[in-house]
Amino acid sequence: MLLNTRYRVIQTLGSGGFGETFLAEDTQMPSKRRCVIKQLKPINNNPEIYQLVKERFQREAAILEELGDNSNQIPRLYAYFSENGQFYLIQEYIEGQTLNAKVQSQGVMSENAVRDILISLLPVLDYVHGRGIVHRDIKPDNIIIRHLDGKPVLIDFGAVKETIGTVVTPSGNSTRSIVIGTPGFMPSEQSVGRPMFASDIYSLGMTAIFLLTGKLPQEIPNDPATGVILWRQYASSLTPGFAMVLDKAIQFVPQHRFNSARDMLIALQSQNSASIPTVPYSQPPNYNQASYPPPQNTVPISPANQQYQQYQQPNTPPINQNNAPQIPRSSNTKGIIIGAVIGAGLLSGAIVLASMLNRQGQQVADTDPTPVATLSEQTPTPSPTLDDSEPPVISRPKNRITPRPIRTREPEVVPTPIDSEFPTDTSTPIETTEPLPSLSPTPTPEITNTKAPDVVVPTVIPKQTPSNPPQAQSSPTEFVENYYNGINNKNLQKTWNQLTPTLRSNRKLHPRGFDSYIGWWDGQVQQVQVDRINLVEQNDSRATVDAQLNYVLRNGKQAPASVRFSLVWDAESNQWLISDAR
Ligand SMILES: Nc1ncnc2c1ncn2[C@@H]1O[C@H](COP(=O)(O)OP(=O)(O)OP(=O)(O)O)[C@@H](O)[C@H]1O
Repeated sequence: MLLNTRYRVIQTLGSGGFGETFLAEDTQMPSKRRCVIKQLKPINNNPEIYQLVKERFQREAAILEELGDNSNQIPRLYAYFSENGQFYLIQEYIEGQTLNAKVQSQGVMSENAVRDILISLLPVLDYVHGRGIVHRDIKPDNIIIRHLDGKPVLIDFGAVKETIGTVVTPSGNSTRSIVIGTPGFMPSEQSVGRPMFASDIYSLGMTAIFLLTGKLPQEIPNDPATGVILWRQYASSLTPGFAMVLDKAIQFVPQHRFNSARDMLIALQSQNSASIPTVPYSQPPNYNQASYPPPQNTVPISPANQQYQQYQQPNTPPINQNNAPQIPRSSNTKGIIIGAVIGAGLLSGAIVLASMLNRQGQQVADTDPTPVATLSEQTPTPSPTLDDSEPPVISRPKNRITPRPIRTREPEVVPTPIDSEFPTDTSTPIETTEPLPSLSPTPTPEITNTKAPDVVVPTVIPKQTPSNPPQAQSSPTEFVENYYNGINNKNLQKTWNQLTPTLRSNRKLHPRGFDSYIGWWDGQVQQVQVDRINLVEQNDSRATVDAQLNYVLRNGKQAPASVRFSLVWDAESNQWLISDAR
Protein backbone atom coordinates (compact mmCIF):
# COMPACT_ATOMS: atom_id res chain seq x y z
CA MET A 1 0.00 0.00 0.00
CA LEU A 2 1.28 3.44 -0.94
CA LEU A 3 0.10 6.21 1.29
CA ASN A 4 -0.07 9.65 -0.23
CA THR A 5 1.37 7.94 -3.32
CA ARG A 6 4.68 7.90 -1.54
CA TYR A 7 4.99 5.97 1.70
CA ARG A 8 5.02 2.19 1.56
CA VAL A 9 3.95 0.50 4.77
CA ILE A 10 6.35 -2.18 5.89
CA GLN A 11 4.77 -3.22 9.14
CA THR A 12 2.48 -2.10 11.92
CA LEU A 13 4.31 -0.82 14.97
CA GLY A 14 1.33 -0.35 17.19
CA SER A 15 -2.28 0.56 17.33
CA GLY A 16 -4.02 2.56 19.97
CA GLY A 17 -7.04 4.63 20.72
CA PHE A 18 -6.07 7.26 18.22
CA GLY A 19 -5.13 5.15 15.27
CA GLU A 20 -2.22 3.13 14.13
CA THR A 21 1.50 3.54 13.83
CA PHE A 22 3.41 2.01 10.95
CA LEU A 23 6.98 1.54 9.91
CA ALA A 24 7.21 2.60 6.28
CA GLU A 25 9.67 3.53 3.58
CA ASP A 26 9.69 6.72 1.63
CA THR A 27 9.62 5.61 -2.00
CA GLN A 28 10.44 9.08 -3.22
CA MET A 29 13.77 9.30 -1.46
CA PRO A 30 16.79 7.79 -3.16
CA SER A 31 17.71 5.95 0.02
CA LYS A 32 14.12 4.76 0.47
CA ARG A 33 14.66 5.92 3.98
CA ARG A 34 12.53 4.48 6.68
CA CYS A 35 9.95 6.54 8.42
CA VAL A 36 7.13 6.20 10.87
CA ILE A 37 3.55 6.87 9.83
CA LYS A 38 1.28 7.95 12.63
CA GLN A 39 -2.28 7.67 11.52
CA LEU A 40 -4.69 9.54 13.74
CA LYS A 41 -8.43 9.16 13.63
CA PRO A 42 -10.53 11.98 14.99
CA ILE A 43 -12.48 10.54 17.88
CA ASN A 44 -15.48 12.47 16.75
CA ASN A 45 -16.82 12.15 13.26
CA ASN A 46 -18.81 15.31 13.32
CA PRO A 47 -18.12 16.91 9.94
CA GLU A 48 -18.76 20.35 11.36
CA ILE A 49 -15.63 20.23 13.40
CA TYR A 50 -13.50 18.39 10.91
CA GLN A 51 -12.20 21.68 9.57
CA LEU A 52 -11.44 22.89 13.05
CA VAL A 53 -9.55 19.74 13.91
CA LYS A 54 -7.71 20.02 10.65
CA GLU A 55 -6.54 23.53 11.42
CA ARG A 56 -5.40 22.54 14.87
CA PHE A 57 -3.68 19.53 13.46
CA GLN A 58 -1.76 21.81 11.14
CA ARG A 59 -0.71 24.01 14.02
CA GLU A 60 0.43 21.05 16.07
CA ALA A 61 2.31 19.65 13.14
CA ALA A 62 4.12 22.94 12.74
CA ILE A 63 5.21 22.74 16.35
CA LEU A 64 6.37 19.16 15.96
CA GLU A 65 8.34 20.17 12.91
CA GLU A 66 10.07 22.88 14.84
CA LEU A 67 10.80 20.68 17.82
CA GLY A 68 12.25 17.95 15.65
CA ASP A 69 14.34 20.42 13.70
CA ASN A 70 15.85 21.90 16.82
CA SER A 71 16.63 18.85 18.87
CA ASN A 72 18.11 15.64 17.62
CA GLN A 73 16.49 13.83 20.51
CA ILE A 74 13.04 14.46 19.09
CA PRO A 75 12.06 12.74 15.82
CA ARG A 76 11.94 15.00 12.82
CA LEU A 77 8.63 15.59 11.16
CA TYR A 78 8.96 14.82 7.46
CA ALA A 79 5.40 15.48 6.37
CA TYR A 80 1.83 15.71 7.50
CA PHE A 81 -1.45 15.49 5.65
CA SER A 82 -5.04 14.43 5.97
CA GLU A 83 -6.65 11.87 3.73
CA ASN A 84 -10.09 10.27 3.86
CA GLY A 85 -10.95 11.93 7.12
CA GLN A 86 -7.81 10.77 8.85
CA PHE A 87 -4.69 12.63 9.76
CA TYR A 88 -1.15 11.47 9.18
CA LEU A 89 2.22 12.44 10.54
CA ILE A 90 5.30 11.11 8.81
CA GLN A 91 8.17 11.08 11.24
CA GLU A 92 11.78 10.12 11.42
CA TYR A 93 12.17 6.48 12.35
CA ILE A 94 14.31 6.10 15.45
CA GLU A 95 15.99 2.77 15.37
CA GLY A 96 16.34 1.60 18.90
CA GLN A 97 14.54 0.23 21.87
CA THR A 98 12.04 1.89 24.15
CA LEU A 99 12.97 2.11 27.80
CA ASN A 100 10.14 -0.20 28.60
CA ALA A 101 11.37 -2.81 26.14
CA LYS A 102 14.84 -2.41 27.57
CA VAL A 103 13.69 -3.13 31.10
CA GLN A 104 11.67 -6.08 29.87
CA SER A 105 14.61 -7.57 28.06
CA GLN A 106 17.50 -6.61 30.32
CA GLY A 107 15.98 -6.03 33.71
CA VAL A 108 16.16 -2.95 35.87
CA MET A 109 18.85 -0.36 35.30
CA SER A 110 21.64 0.87 37.50
CA GLU A 111 21.59 4.26 39.15
CA ASN A 112 24.31 5.49 36.82
CA ALA A 113 22.45 4.39 33.72
CA VAL A 114 19.27 6.08 34.88
CA ARG A 115 21.11 9.22 35.85
CA ASP A 116 22.72 9.36 32.42
CA ILE A 117 19.36 9.02 30.75
CA LEU A 118 17.92 11.82 32.85
CA ILE A 119 20.89 14.05 32.26
CA SER A 120 20.56 13.50 28.55
CA LEU A 121 16.81 14.03 28.46
CA LEU A 122 16.38 16.97 30.78
CA PRO A 123 17.89 19.50 28.36
CA VAL A 124 15.48 18.23 25.73
CA LEU A 125 12.62 18.69 28.12
CA ASP A 126 13.91 22.08 29.07
CA TYR A 127 13.95 23.02 25.43
CA VAL A 128 10.41 21.74 24.89
CA HIS A 129 9.18 23.65 27.92
CA GLY A 130 11.06 26.67 26.74
CA ARG A 131 8.81 26.57 23.73
CA GLY A 132 5.80 26.60 26.00
CA ILE A 133 4.94 22.98 25.32
CA VAL A 134 4.09 20.27 27.80
CA HIS A 135 4.80 16.79 26.45
CA ARG A 136 2.04 15.19 28.55
CA ASP A 137 2.92 11.57 28.04
CA ILE A 138 6.44 10.92 29.25
CA LYS A 139 6.78 7.29 30.16
CA PRO A 140 9.10 4.36 29.39
CA ASP A 141 7.18 3.56 26.21
CA ASN A 142 7.74 7.01 24.82
CA ILE A 143 11.47 7.18 25.22
CA ILE A 144 13.57 5.28 22.70
CA ILE A 145 17.24 4.60 23.29
CA ARG A 146 18.66 5.15 19.83
CA HIS A 147 20.98 2.42 18.60
CA LEU A 148 23.07 4.91 16.69
CA ASP A 149 24.42 6.84 19.67
CA GLY A 150 22.72 5.45 22.76
CA LYS A 151 20.84 8.69 23.35
CA PRO A 152 17.29 8.77 24.62
CA VAL A 153 14.80 10.18 22.13
CA LEU A 154 11.45 11.58 23.19
CA ILE A 155 8.52 10.49 21.05
CA ASP A 156 4.74 10.83 21.00
CA PHE A 157 3.92 14.39 22.01
CA GLY A 158 0.42 14.53 23.37
CA ALA A 159 -0.95 17.70 21.90
CA VAL A 160 -1.70 16.25 18.50
CA LYS A 161 -3.79 13.53 20.05
CA GLU A 162 -5.60 16.06 22.12
CA THR A 163 -6.34 17.99 18.99
CA ILE A 164 -7.71 14.93 17.35
CA GLY A 165 -9.95 14.53 20.36
CA THR A 166 -11.66 17.84 19.78
CA VAL A 167 -15.41 17.71 20.14
CA VAL A 168 -18.17 20.26 20.27
CA THR A 169 -20.16 21.03 23.39
CA PRO A 170 -23.91 21.54 23.25
CA SER A 171 -23.32 25.27 23.46
CA GLY A 172 -21.36 25.08 20.24
CA ASN A 173 -17.93 25.62 21.71
CA SER A 174 -15.21 23.30 20.66
CA THR A 175 -13.39 21.61 23.42
CA ARG A 176 -11.27 18.60 24.18
CA SER A 177 -12.92 15.49 25.40
CA ILE A 178 -9.93 13.58 26.57
CA VAL A 179 -7.16 13.77 29.04
CA ILE A 180 -3.88 12.86 27.44
CA GLY A 181 -1.45 10.97 29.56
CA THR A 182 -0.94 7.56 31.07
CA PRO A 183 -2.39 6.73 34.47
CA GLY A 184 0.31 6.31 37.03
CA PHE A 185 2.91 8.20 35.07
CA MET A 186 0.64 11.23 34.91
CA PRO A 187 0.31 13.43 37.99
CA SER A 188 -3.06 14.27 39.38
CA GLU A 189 -3.17 17.87 38.16
CA GLN A 190 -2.82 16.54 34.65
CA SER A 191 -5.46 13.93 35.15
CA VAL A 192 -7.93 16.69 35.94
CA GLY A 193 -7.06 18.51 32.77
CA ARG A 194 -4.38 20.87 33.95
CA PRO A 195 -1.09 19.72 32.53
CA MET A 196 1.78 22.01 33.33
CA PHE A 197 5.52 21.90 32.88
CA ALA A 198 5.90 20.30 36.29
CA SER A 199 3.65 17.46 35.13
CA ASP A 200 6.37 16.33 32.76
CA ILE A 201 8.89 16.47 35.59
CA TYR A 202 6.67 14.15 37.59
CA SER A 203 6.29 11.75 34.68
CA LEU A 204 10.01 11.70 34.13
CA GLY A 205 10.57 10.99 37.81
CA MET A 206 8.12 8.09 37.72
CA THR A 207 9.80 6.84 34.57
CA ALA A 208 13.17 6.87 36.34
CA ILE A 209 11.67 4.97 39.25
CA PHE A 210 10.30 2.37 36.86
CA LEU A 211 13.74 1.96 35.32
CA LEU A 212 15.33 1.49 38.74
CA THR A 213 12.70 -0.76 40.25
CA GLY A 214 10.82 -2.39 37.39
CA LYS A 215 7.67 -1.30 39.17
CA LEU A 216 4.83 0.46 37.49
CA PRO A 217 3.47 3.39 39.46
CA GLN A 218 0.36 1.41 40.26
CA GLU A 219 2.47 -1.26 41.87
CA ILE A 220 4.11 1.08 44.32
CA PRO A 221 2.27 1.78 47.57
CA ASN A 222 1.72 5.20 49.05
CA ASP A 223 2.07 6.15 52.67
CA PRO A 224 -1.57 6.41 53.73
CA ALA A 225 -0.80 9.23 56.14
CA THR A 226 1.33 11.43 53.96
CA GLY A 227 0.63 10.25 50.44
CA VAL A 228 4.35 9.89 49.82
CA ILE A 229 5.13 7.29 47.17
CA LEU A 230 7.07 4.55 48.91
CA TRP A 231 9.31 3.55 46.05
CA ARG A 232 12.67 3.53 47.82
CA GLN A 233 12.09 0.13 49.36
CA TYR A 234 12.46 -1.32 45.85
CA ALA A 235 15.76 0.42 45.15
CA SER A 236 17.56 0.43 48.43
CA SER A 237 21.13 0.94 47.35
CA LEU A 238 20.77 4.33 45.72
CA THR A 239 22.90 7.34 46.50
CA PRO A 240 20.79 9.43 48.90
CA GLY A 241 21.22 12.56 46.78
CA PHE A 242 19.97 10.83 43.69
CA ALA A 243 16.97 9.40 45.50
CA MET A 244 16.20 12.84 46.85
CA VAL A 245 16.18 14.27 43.36
CA LEU A 246 13.62 11.69 42.31
CA ASP A 247 11.59 12.30 45.44
CA LYS A 248 11.43 15.97 44.61
CA ALA A 249 10.44 15.29 41.03
CA ILE A 250 7.43 13.21 42.07
CA GLN A 251 6.00 15.46 44.74
CA PHE A 252 2.24 15.48 44.69
CA VAL A 253 1.99 19.27 44.70
CA PRO A 254 3.42 20.58 41.42
CA GLN A 255 4.95 23.58 43.12
CA HIS A 256 6.97 21.31 45.36
CA ARG A 257 8.67 19.69 42.42
CA PHE A 258 11.59 21.21 40.58
CA ASN A 259 10.85 24.58 39.13
CA SER A 260 12.08 23.47 35.77
CA ALA A 261 13.76 20.66 33.94
CA ARG A 262 16.89 22.69 34.11
CA ASP A 263 16.75 22.86 37.89
CA MET A 264 16.37 19.13 38.03
CA LEU A 265 19.35 18.75 35.75
CA ILE A 266 21.42 21.01 37.95
CA ALA A 267 20.39 19.11 41.06
CA LEU A 268 21.31 15.82 39.43
CA GLN A 269 24.66 17.07 38.36
CA SER A 270 25.31 18.70 41.66
CA GLN A 271 24.94 15.50 43.57
CA ASN A 272 26.78 13.73 40.82
CA SER A 273 30.07 15.57 40.97
CA ALA A 274 32.00 16.80 43.94
CA SER A 275 33.55 19.50 41.81
CA ILE A 276 30.21 21.12 41.13
CA PRO A 277 28.83 23.22 43.95
CA THR A 278 25.55 22.14 45.41
CA VAL A 279 22.66 24.17 44.20
CA PRO A 280 19.81 24.58 46.60
CA TYR A 281 16.51 23.45 45.20
CA SER A 282 14.87 26.75 45.81
CA GLN A 283 17.56 28.70 44.09
CA PRO A 284 16.61 32.35 43.83
CA PRO A 285 15.89 33.33 40.29
CA ASN A 286 18.50 35.17 38.36
CA TYR A 287 16.54 37.66 36.36
CA ASN A 288 19.38 38.20 33.99
CA GLN A 289 19.09 34.72 32.69
CA ALA A 290 16.83 33.94 29.84
CA SER A 291 13.70 32.26 30.99
CA TYR A 292 10.86 30.09 29.84
CA PRO A 293 8.36 32.04 27.90
CA PRO A 294 4.90 32.01 29.26
CA PRO A 295 3.26 28.96 27.77
CA GLN A 296 1.09 30.88 25.39
CA ASN A 297 3.97 32.72 23.83
CA THR A 298 6.14 30.98 21.37
CA VAL A 299 9.38 32.83 21.34
CA PRO A 300 10.65 32.65 17.80
CA ILE A 301 14.24 32.10 18.56
CA SER A 302 16.21 28.99 18.24
CA PRO A 303 15.31 27.85 21.68
CA ALA A 304 17.90 25.19 21.74
CA ASN A 305 20.45 27.88 21.06
CA GLN A 306 18.97 29.93 23.78
CA GLN A 307 18.97 26.95 26.02
CA TYR A 308 22.58 26.31 25.26
CA GLN A 309 23.39 29.85 26.19
CA GLN A 310 21.44 29.56 29.38
CA TYR A 311 23.63 26.75 30.43
CA GLN A 312 26.63 28.90 29.88
CA GLN A 313 25.40 31.64 32.17
CA PRO A 314 27.56 32.65 35.06
CA ASN A 315 26.01 31.81 38.41
CA THR A 316 24.96 28.53 36.97
CA PRO A 317 26.95 25.49 37.84
CA PRO A 318 28.87 24.42 34.80
CA ILE A 319 27.51 21.47 32.98
CA ASN A 320 29.64 18.48 32.67
CA GLN A 321 30.84 18.51 29.10
CA ASN A 322 30.00 14.90 28.70
CA ASN A 323 26.47 15.75 29.51
CA ALA A 324 26.26 19.03 27.70
CA PRO A 325 22.78 19.97 26.68
CA GLN A 326 21.62 19.09 23.24
CA ILE A 327 22.93 21.43 20.65
CA PRO A 328 20.31 22.13 18.05
CA ARG A 329 20.37 20.62 14.65
CA SER A 330 19.96 23.97 13.00
CA SER A 331 22.38 26.25 14.64
CA ASN A 332 21.80 29.05 12.20
CA THR A 333 18.76 30.47 13.89
CA LYS A 334 20.14 32.92 16.34
CA GLY A 335 17.97 35.95 16.71
CA ILE A 336 17.15 36.25 20.34
CA ILE A 337 14.44 38.82 20.47
CA ILE A 338 12.68 37.81 23.55
CA GLY A 339 11.75 41.31 24.60
CA ALA A 340 10.09 42.24 21.37
CA VAL A 341 8.18 39.09 20.87
CA ILE A 342 7.12 38.53 24.37
CA GLY A 343 6.22 42.16 24.43
CA ALA A 344 3.89 41.46 21.57
CA GLY A 345 2.39 38.76 23.67
CA LEU A 346 1.60 41.13 26.42
CA LEU A 347 -2.00 40.46 26.12
CA SER A 348 -1.19 37.42 27.99
CA GLY A 349 0.74 39.48 30.38
CA ALA A 350 4.08 38.38 29.25
CA ILE A 351 6.24 41.39 28.97
CA VAL A 352 8.06 41.73 32.16
CA LEU A 353 7.27 38.20 32.87
CA ALA A 354 9.77 36.80 30.52
CA SER A 355 12.37 37.98 32.91
CA MET A 356 10.31 37.40 36.01
CA LEU A 357 9.32 33.87 35.36
CA ASN A 358 12.82 32.71 35.09
CA ARG A 359 13.16 29.09 35.83
CA GLN A 360 10.70 29.26 38.64
CA GLY A 361 7.81 29.54 36.30
CA GLN A 362 5.61 27.19 38.16
CA GLN A 363 6.64 27.59 41.67
CA VAL A 364 4.33 29.00 44.18
CA ALA A 365 5.72 30.20 47.42
CA ASP A 366 6.21 27.30 49.72
CA THR A 367 3.24 28.26 51.78
CA ASP A 368 1.13 25.97 49.73
CA PRO A 369 -1.47 24.64 52.09
CA THR A 370 -2.51 21.68 50.02
CA PRO A 371 -2.00 18.52 51.99
CA VAL A 372 -0.08 15.85 50.26
CA ALA A 373 -2.47 13.16 49.21
CA THR A 374 -2.08 9.80 47.65
CA LEU A 375 -1.86 9.92 43.97
CA SER A 376 -4.58 7.62 43.00
CA GLU A 377 -7.03 7.83 45.82
CA GLN A 378 -6.98 11.22 47.40
CA THR A 379 -6.80 13.55 44.51
CA PRO A 380 -8.14 16.72 46.04
CA THR A 381 -9.55 18.00 42.80
CA PRO A 382 -11.72 15.30 41.33
CA SER A 383 -12.39 15.77 37.71
CA PRO A 384 -15.86 15.73 36.30
CA THR A 385 -14.43 14.52 33.05
CA LEU A 386 -12.65 11.44 34.20
CA ASP A 387 -14.06 8.05 33.86
CA ASP A 388 -13.70 6.57 37.30
CA SER A 389 -14.41 3.17 35.98
CA GLU A 390 -11.35 3.22 33.81
CA PRO A 391 -9.28 0.42 35.23
CA PRO A 392 -5.93 1.46 36.53
CA VAL A 393 -3.42 0.64 33.94
CA ILE A 394 -1.96 -2.78 33.94
CA SER A 395 -0.40 -4.95 36.53
CA ARG A 396 2.99 -5.52 35.12
CA PRO A 397 4.27 -4.65 31.71
CA LYS A 398 4.84 -7.35 29.22
CA ASN A 399 6.03 -5.81 26.03
CA ARG A 400 4.91 -2.31 26.60
CA ILE A 401 3.01 -0.16 28.97
CA THR A 402 -0.55 0.48 28.05
CA PRO A 403 -0.70 4.07 27.01
CA ARG A 404 -4.41 4.46 26.58
CA PRO A 405 -5.74 7.91 27.14
CA ILE A 406 -8.51 8.44 29.59
CA ARG A 407 -11.74 9.10 27.83
CA THR A 408 -14.69 10.86 29.20
CA ARG A 409 -17.99 9.16 29.55
CA GLU A 410 -19.77 11.63 27.34
CA PRO A 411 -17.34 13.14 24.93
CA GLU A 412 -19.97 15.42 23.48
CA VAL A 413 -20.86 17.22 26.64
CA VAL A 414 -17.77 17.51 28.73
CA PRO A 415 -17.00 20.94 30.05
CA THR A 416 -13.95 22.72 28.90
CA PRO A 417 -11.16 22.52 31.39
CA ILE A 418 -11.69 26.10 32.38
CA ASP A 419 -15.36 25.88 33.13
CA SER A 420 -16.13 27.22 36.52
CA GLU A 421 -17.34 23.83 37.58
CA PHE A 422 -13.89 22.55 37.01
CA PRO A 423 -11.97 22.24 40.23
CA THR A 424 -9.85 25.16 41.14
CA ASP A 425 -6.27 24.65 42.09
CA THR A 426 -6.61 24.42 45.82
CA SER A 427 -2.97 25.13 46.32
CA THR A 428 -3.31 28.67 45.14
CA PRO A 429 -6.40 30.29 46.50
CA ILE A 430 -7.36 33.26 44.46
CA GLU A 431 -9.33 36.13 45.79
CA THR A 432 -11.39 37.95 43.30
CA THR A 433 -13.21 41.17 42.99
CA GLU A 434 -16.82 41.48 42.10
CA PRO A 435 -17.05 42.17 38.41
CA LEU A 436 -17.93 45.74 37.73
CA PRO A 437 -21.08 46.44 35.77
CA SER A 438 -19.82 46.47 32.27
CA LEU A 439 -21.98 49.28 30.97
CA SER A 440 -21.70 51.68 33.83
CA PRO A 441 -19.91 54.88 32.92
CA THR A 442 -19.60 55.75 36.58
CA PRO A 443 -16.05 55.74 37.81
CA THR A 444 -15.41 52.98 40.26
CA PRO A 445 -14.72 54.32 43.72
CA GLU A 446 -11.25 53.81 44.95
CA ILE A 447 -10.85 51.00 47.39
CA THR A 448 -7.96 50.87 49.72
CA ASN A 449 -5.56 48.12 49.02
CA THR A 450 -5.13 46.27 52.25
CA LYS A 451 -2.49 44.06 50.84
CA ALA A 452 -0.40 42.28 53.38
CA PRO A 453 2.91 40.70 52.52
CA ASP A 454 2.42 37.43 50.67
CA VAL A 455 -1.31 37.84 50.62
CA VAL A 456 -2.87 38.67 47.34
CA VAL A 457 -5.62 41.18 47.61
CA PRO A 458 -6.81 42.60 44.36
CA THR A 459 -6.29 46.27 44.06
CA VAL A 460 -9.08 48.42 42.83
CA ILE A 461 -8.17 51.12 40.79
CA PRO A 462 -8.26 54.82 40.42
CA LYS A 463 -9.54 55.10 36.90
CA GLN A 464 -10.00 57.76 34.35
CA THR A 465 -13.13 57.31 32.35
CA PRO A 466 -13.90 59.36 29.26
CA SER A 467 -15.77 62.54 29.95
CA ASN A 468 -18.40 61.82 27.28
CA PRO A 469 -18.44 58.19 26.43
CA PRO A 470 -20.78 57.24 23.63
CA GLN A 471 -24.03 56.08 25.14
CA ALA A 472 -24.26 52.97 23.07
CA GLN A 473 -20.89 51.64 24.00
CA SER A 474 -19.55 50.44 27.26
CA SER A 475 -16.54 52.17 28.67
CA PRO A 476 -13.25 50.84 27.24
CA THR A 477 -11.58 51.24 30.60
CA GLU A 478 -14.26 49.23 32.30
CA PHE A 479 -13.96 46.64 29.62
CA VAL A 480 -10.25 46.24 30.34
CA GLU A 481 -10.92 46.15 34.03
CA ASN A 482 -13.56 43.48 33.54
CA TYR A 483 -11.20 41.56 31.36
CA TYR A 484 -8.84 41.25 34.30
CA ASN A 485 -11.69 40.46 36.64
CA GLY A 486 -12.41 37.57 34.33
CA ILE A 487 -8.76 36.54 34.43
CA ASN A 488 -8.70 36.72 38.21
CA ASN A 489 -11.90 34.72 38.44
CA LYS A 490 -10.28 32.24 36.07
CA ASN A 491 -13.21 32.71 33.77
CA LEU A 492 -10.78 32.15 30.97
CA GLN A 493 -13.10 30.95 28.27
CA LYS A 494 -14.90 34.25 28.56
CA THR A 495 -11.75 36.36 28.52
CA TRP A 496 -10.37 34.36 25.61
CA ASN A 497 -13.50 35.27 23.70
CA GLN A 498 -12.80 38.90 24.46
CA LEU A 499 -9.87 38.75 22.07
CA THR A 500 -10.50 39.29 18.40
CA PRO A 501 -10.43 36.09 16.33
CA THR A 502 -7.27 37.35 14.65
CA LEU A 503 -5.53 37.76 17.95
CA ARG A 504 -6.74 34.40 19.16
CA SER A 505 -5.33 32.70 16.12
CA ASN A 506 -2.00 34.51 16.33
CA ARG A 507 0.36 31.59 16.56
CA LYS A 508 3.23 33.59 17.89
CA LEU A 509 1.21 34.64 20.86
CA HIS A 510 -0.81 31.49 21.31
CA PRO A 511 1.03 28.65 19.64
CA ARG A 512 -1.44 26.17 20.97
CA GLY A 513 -4.44 28.42 20.97
CA PHE A 514 -6.58 28.43 24.04
CA ASP A 515 -4.36 25.83 25.62
CA SER A 516 -1.46 28.22 25.62
CA TYR A 517 -3.67 30.94 26.94
CA ILE A 518 -4.81 28.98 29.98
CA GLY A 519 -1.34 27.58 30.37
CA TRP A 520 -0.27 31.09 31.08
CA TRP A 521 -3.20 32.61 32.87
CA ASP A 522 -3.99 29.60 34.98
CA GLY A 523 -0.68 27.86 35.08
CA GLN A 524 1.59 30.78 35.79
CA VAL A 525 -0.39 33.78 36.91
CA GLN A 526 -2.12 33.80 40.22
CA GLN A 527 -3.60 37.26 40.11
CA VAL A 528 -3.42 40.47 38.18
CA GLN A 529 -3.72 43.68 40.10
CA VAL A 530 -4.92 46.55 37.99
CA ASP A 531 -3.36 49.64 39.47
CA ARG A 532 -4.45 52.24 36.97
CA ILE A 533 -6.38 52.43 33.73
CA ASN A 534 -6.35 55.41 31.41
CA LEU A 535 -8.33 56.01 28.29
CA VAL A 536 -5.96 57.30 25.63
CA GLU A 537 -8.42 57.75 22.80
CA GLN A 538 -11.79 56.51 21.67
CA ASN A 539 -14.10 56.76 18.72
CA ASP A 540 -17.10 54.71 17.67
CA SER A 541 -15.13 51.77 16.46
CA ARG A 542 -11.80 51.87 18.23
CA ALA A 543 -10.28 52.74 21.57
CA THR A 544 -6.85 52.77 23.12
CA VAL A 545 -6.41 52.11 26.80
CA ASP A 546 -3.30 52.16 28.91
CA ALA A 547 -3.17 49.96 31.95
CA GLN A 548 -0.68 49.78 34.77
CA LEU A 549 -0.68 46.24 36.04
CA ASN A 550 1.02 44.13 38.60
CA TYR A 551 1.23 40.41 37.92
CA VAL A 552 1.34 38.15 40.92
CA LEU A 553 2.84 34.93 39.69
CA ARG A 554 2.37 31.50 41.07
CA ASN A 555 6.08 31.34 41.76
CA GLY A 556 5.57 34.05 44.37
CA LYS A 557 7.11 36.81 42.29
CA GLN A 558 5.47 40.00 41.25
CA ALA A 559 5.99 41.89 38.03
CA PRO A 560 4.72 45.36 37.20
CA ALA A 561 3.83 46.04 33.58
CA SER A 562 2.45 48.85 31.47
CA VAL A 563 0.22 47.63 28.73
CA ARG A 564 -1.39 49.52 25.89
CA PHE A 565 -4.59 47.90 24.66
CA SER A 566 -6.09 48.40 21.25
CA LEU A 567 -9.78 47.72 21.33
CA VAL A 568 -12.25 47.39 18.50
CA TRP A 569 -15.98 47.69 18.89
CA ASP A 570 -17.79 44.55 17.84
CA ALA A 571 -21.28 45.67 16.91
CA GLU A 572 -22.52 42.15 16.60
CA SER A 573 -21.78 41.14 20.16
CA ASN A 574 -22.14 44.72 21.36
CA GLN A 575 -18.88 44.77 23.22
CA TRP A 576 -15.27 45.76 22.92
CA LEU A 577 -12.75 43.19 21.84
CA ILE A 578 -9.01 43.31 22.32
CA SER A 579 -7.22 43.44 19.01
CA ASP A 580 -3.75 44.05 20.37
CA ALA A 581 -1.88 44.66 23.57
CA ARG A 582 1.72 45.58 23.93
N1 LIG B 1 9.56 7.91 15.62
C1 LIG B 1 9.56 6.61 15.97
N2 LIG B 1 10.62 5.85 15.70
C2 LIG B 1 10.62 4.54 16.04
N3 LIG B 1 9.61 3.92 16.65
C3 LIG B 1 8.53 4.65 16.95
C4 LIG B 1 8.44 6.03 16.63
N4 LIG B 1 7.24 6.49 17.03
C5 LIG B 1 6.61 5.44 17.59
N5 LIG B 1 7.37 4.34 17.55
C6 LIG B 1 7.04 3.01 18.05
O1 LIG B 1 5.82 2.61 17.48
C7 LIG B 1 5.05 1.90 18.42
C8 LIG B 1 3.69 2.55 18.50
O2 LIG B 1 3.89 3.75 19.17
P1 LIG B 1 2.93 4.98 19.32
O3 LIG B 1 3.16 5.52 20.68
O4 LIG B 1 3.15 5.93 18.23
O5 LIG B 1 1.48 4.44 19.15
P2 LIG B 1 0.62 3.65 20.14
O6 LIG B 1 1.29 3.58 21.46
O7 LIG B 1 0.29 2.41 19.47
O8 LIG B 1 -0.66 4.51 20.23
P3 LIG B 1 -0.95 5.86 20.99
O9 LIG B 1 -0.51 6.93 20.06
O10 LIG B 1 -2.40 5.82 21.20
O11 LIG B 1 -0.14 5.88 22.26
C9 LIG B 1 5.83 1.91 19.72
O12 LIG B 1 6.53 0.73 19.86
C10 LIG B 1 6.80 3.02 19.55
O13 LIG B 1 7.98 2.82 20.23
